[in-house]
Amino acid sequence: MEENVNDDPESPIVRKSGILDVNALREDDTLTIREQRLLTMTSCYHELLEQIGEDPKRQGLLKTPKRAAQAMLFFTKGYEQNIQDVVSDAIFDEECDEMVVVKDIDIFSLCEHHLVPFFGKASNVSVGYLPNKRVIGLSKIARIVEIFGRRLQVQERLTRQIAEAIAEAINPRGVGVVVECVHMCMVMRGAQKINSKTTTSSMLGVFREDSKTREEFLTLGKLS
Ligand SMILES: Nc1nc2c(ncn2[C@@H]2O[C@H](COP(=O)(O)OP(=O)(O)OP(=O)(O)O)[C@@H](O)[C@H]2O)c(=O)[nH]1
Ligand SMILES: [Zn+2]
Repeated sequence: MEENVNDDPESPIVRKSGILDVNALREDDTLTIREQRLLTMTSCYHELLEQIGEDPKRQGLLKTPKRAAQAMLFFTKGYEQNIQDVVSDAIFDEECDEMVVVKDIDIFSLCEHHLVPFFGKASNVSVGYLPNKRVIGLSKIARIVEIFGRRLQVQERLTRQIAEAIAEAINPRGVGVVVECVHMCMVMRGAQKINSKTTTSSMLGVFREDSKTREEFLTLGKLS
């Protein structure tokens, strides 16, 4: 669930509401680290609006720096999460030795070169593994995708990190991850190829070594 960085009614940021006027803080106000980050990022967005020639004081933009800062904190919330906290209660001993595939997982990330989104159109991430006496809660696979997606990324690293996190969590016989994304930095600017999509994969263990296992995964996880 999205954590509201600013839902404490006693927060100086709430009291100030405009939040750009640091002088409005009372002397005894202490800010949490998140509040400090929100404050700093808000003034960065305020500056950015001025630099593009906008007037941050016009009505429609009054709250924009703070909204944009909150949005950026949400887009990058993966930095505050770690795999152990997310999966540790959902690893189960199970004598299952058939392939498990979760597919059509949506993904949203930010390109680390341009800070613009890349994302899957409808169904764009497939994750499969061959268990080795342990299985992982299915939702945790989607949560792992979120943890690494909500960071500044390149698609290749994102794909590999998802595979490695599952390998580390349950030590399966193999893992496969296929990701298909549209990069807005190639759509809205730069090359401006609106229909281009990028597919990346990461195969570990038997998924890499055994072509039949890999094919089974690619068939089961076929992006629809
Ligand atoms: N391999 C990889 N490249 C990416 C990813 N996201 C963006 N890029 C690329 O990063 C490259 C950055 O290249 P530069 O030449 O430094 O930047 P640029 O001048 O903005 O490049 P153009 O996008 O071609 O205009 C571009 O080719 C982007 O398409 C990604 O996830 N993986
Ligand atoms: Zn980019």
